[in-house]
Parts: sequence; structure tokens; C-alpha cells
Amino acid sequence: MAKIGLFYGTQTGNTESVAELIQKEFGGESVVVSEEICNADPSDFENYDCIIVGCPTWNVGELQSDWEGFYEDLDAIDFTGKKVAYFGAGDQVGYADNFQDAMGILEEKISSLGGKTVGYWPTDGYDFDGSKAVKNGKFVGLAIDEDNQSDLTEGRIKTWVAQLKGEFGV
Ligand SMILES: Cc1cc2nc3c(=O)[nH]c(=O)nc-3n(C[C@H](O)[C@H](O)[C@H](O)COP(=O)(O)O)c2cc1C
Repeated sequence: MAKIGLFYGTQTGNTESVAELIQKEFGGESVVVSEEICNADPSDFENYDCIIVGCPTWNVGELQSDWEGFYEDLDAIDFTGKKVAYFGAGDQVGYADNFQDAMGILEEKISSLGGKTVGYWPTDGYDFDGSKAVKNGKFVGLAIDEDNQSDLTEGRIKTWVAQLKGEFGV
């Protein structure tokens, strides 16, 4: 059984590209099974002790629409004992008051269902005014900004995956 399940939603492809890079950095399909959330069933989450959730923020502080549709379905999943890491795509310049909100919305929900959050990420190197994804001075997961900092994406992913390998214990 694969150790890590990655579930992502995307509107314009950025989060999908990031998901592919994360999968590759972990060592490919034998380590990370990636599934678009629009194709997922709640029972798919049961297969994994380690989960990665990816969601861009849309419509000023909202979940991407497929995640919006899945949000209520999360209630059917028992996250107890599961480690959950988050990543998001957002635009810190265009949406400085709501940067990466979706990551925060999902983290809050999944934590309330028993998921243990791993993969916290520093806010250094970003410039924004407000975010639901910041807790105790850190992002609850990896914040990617393809609109303004795409040159940093690959390095951020490498650093974050190295951190996660330790936290997941893989
Ligand atoms: C209409 C619109 C609303 C957006 N709202 C936000 C937002 O509230 N917060 C944010 O961080 N990014 C926001 N974004 C930026 C997207 O999240 C960003 O472009 C992201 O890379 C898209 O990811 P995707 O290609 O996986 O859908 C918005 C973009 C558009 C076009």
C-alpha cells in the first residue's frame, strides 16, 4: 500500500503542477498517490496514514470549487491518527488580505476531524496583509505563489518535502 495520499483541486493548473513536483520530489508514484479531489471518494482517504492536501484560494478567500463541493464530504472521514500536510496556491499581491485562505479553511476543518497537522512553513519571504492560513506566526502548510514568485517554487518544494519526509517518517 502506498504510504502517502495526495488530494488536490485546481482551476487553472498551478496546484496540479505543484502536486506533480511534490510527488516527484518524494520519489514518484510508488511513494505518493495523487488524486484530483473532483474524482475522489471519502473512502479513498482511509487508505493512508499520511495525507497531503492541496488547494488554491479563489473568489477572494474561498476554496477552489471542487474542494468547495467536497467540503461537507470531509465529515464522513475519520482523520484520527492521520498526519495531514497542506499546500496552497495563491496571489499575495492581488489578494493580500486573503492570501492562501483556502489552506487555512481546510486545515481548520480537517484538524477538527482529528487530523494532525504537519508541514508548517515560515512566513518569511512573503509580503501580504492577512491570511486564514497563518497560525502562531506560521503558515499551516506550504504557500506557493505562481503569480509573483514562481522562481521560488521549486526550491520551496524541495525544502518542504525534505521537512515532510522527516515528519511523515518515510
Ligand atoms: C478571481 C480570482 C480570485 C482569487 N482569489 C484569491 C484569494 O482570495 N487569495 C489568494 O491567495 N489567491 C487568490 N487568487 C489567485 C489564485 O489562487 C492563484 O492564481 C493560483 O495560483 C491558482 O491556482 P490554480 O491554477 O491551481 O487554480 C485568485 C485568482 C483569481 C483569478
